[in-house]
Amino acid sequence: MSITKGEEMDINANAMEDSRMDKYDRKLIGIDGYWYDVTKFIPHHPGGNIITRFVGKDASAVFHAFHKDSVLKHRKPYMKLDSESVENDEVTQTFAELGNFFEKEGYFKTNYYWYALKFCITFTLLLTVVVCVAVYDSTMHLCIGSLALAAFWQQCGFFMHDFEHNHFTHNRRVDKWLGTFFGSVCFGVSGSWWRGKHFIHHAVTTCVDYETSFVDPQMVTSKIWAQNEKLWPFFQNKFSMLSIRIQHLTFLPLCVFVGRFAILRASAMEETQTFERVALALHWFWVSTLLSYLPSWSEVFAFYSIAAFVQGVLHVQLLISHYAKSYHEIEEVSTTISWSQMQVESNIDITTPWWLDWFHGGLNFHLVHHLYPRMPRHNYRRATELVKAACQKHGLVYDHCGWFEAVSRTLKQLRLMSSQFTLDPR
Ligand code: HEM
Repeated sequence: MSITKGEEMDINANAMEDSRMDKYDRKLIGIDGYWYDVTKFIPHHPGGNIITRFVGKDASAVFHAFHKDSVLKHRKPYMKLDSESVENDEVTQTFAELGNFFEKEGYFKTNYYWYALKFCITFTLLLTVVVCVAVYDSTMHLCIGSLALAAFWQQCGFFMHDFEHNHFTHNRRVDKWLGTFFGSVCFGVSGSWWRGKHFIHHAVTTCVDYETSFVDPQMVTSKIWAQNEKLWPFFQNKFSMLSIRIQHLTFLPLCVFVGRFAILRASAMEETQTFERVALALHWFWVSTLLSYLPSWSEVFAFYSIAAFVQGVLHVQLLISHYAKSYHEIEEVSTTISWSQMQVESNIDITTPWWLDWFHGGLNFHLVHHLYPRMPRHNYRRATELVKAACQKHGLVYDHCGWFEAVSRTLKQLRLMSSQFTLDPR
């Protein structure tokens, strides 16, 4: 970004004025060596009010993760950021350079042929469900149909993730509509509701803030598991004492048998936008119309339950990349630990052969997704090789393991915490 001479004079004048002001009054955010005044912009920020968590901090790395450089093109910096910043460390610089390399080499571009094939496979799954219901006369149709429905929901969940991240057309409006279609209509979970929580999860991954009682919203999805001691202060009641004692036993059954129902309920209860509510109603319309062709209520119940339980595995997938990792206080992020290093410490990649990538929806390459959330998932595998090398260069642990090992590490972590949990830990 280049600053003109006139702008430089303004910036210096602002610096003199600001030496008599508290920078928190003005809501300044540091990016690439300059403070930007976002006091009036915060309510209009397209990424929501997560921006406030970085007021008074150097937010260069998280900013570049979510935005193209052009976002700052018409914004004048307020003053120079002259303090020593942890966001200038070598780790951040390496990941920033890698990001520039990815941009130059086209890693952020979408491969529409890849998506066309994915759409074909996913809608073939739906067609399989329709055919099984239409010709239904045996347990085989029940099994194949309900498994195909589970796989269809799972793949639509992954599409929702891609589109809400703008991976497809890179036009926020169009991708958001696609996110609503695949999320709310097909999968049954409001795309907008999920997007709000997910961006917070990305910006302050596995973080807590005791002052505002804040926890990364995707890490306390249910208030029944406390997988890290940093979460204990949020679990100070007698019920927690019991639920945490048995959390290593309840984790898998609750994810599988309750996961889908819990997320459907939460998204329906918390969604306030009319168009998303209409989309959720459409979901129930097509699902109930389809199942109404089954011969009896018991078959409807069995068909839906099997599909919901199998799709419940997705909830295990969503949590195992973080549950056994470090948790941080928000205050530390971008002040004592750089944002990029926090991401390396908070993520586990799942090692799988390429032909199983469809099952993980790209989330097996969790670190690259967290460091570069604008990158479409079909590029994660080759990008991860370079992320791995960058970690090695700085002696950082690139944490990765197989799916079953990740589940086992999660259960061990829950068990360890259950044995150490105390009320009033601070
Ligand atoms: C001067 C500071 C900032 C400005 C001017 C700004 C501006 C913007 C703009 C214009 C967009 C829409 C981009 C698009 O549609 O392509 C956006 C999206 C977003 N911003 Fe910011 N932003 C700032 C700081 C931050 C910070 C510090 C965060 C930290 C978490 C953040 C998080 C996001 C997120 C999560 C999105 C949504 C990204 C997406 O749709 O994929 N922003 N911001």
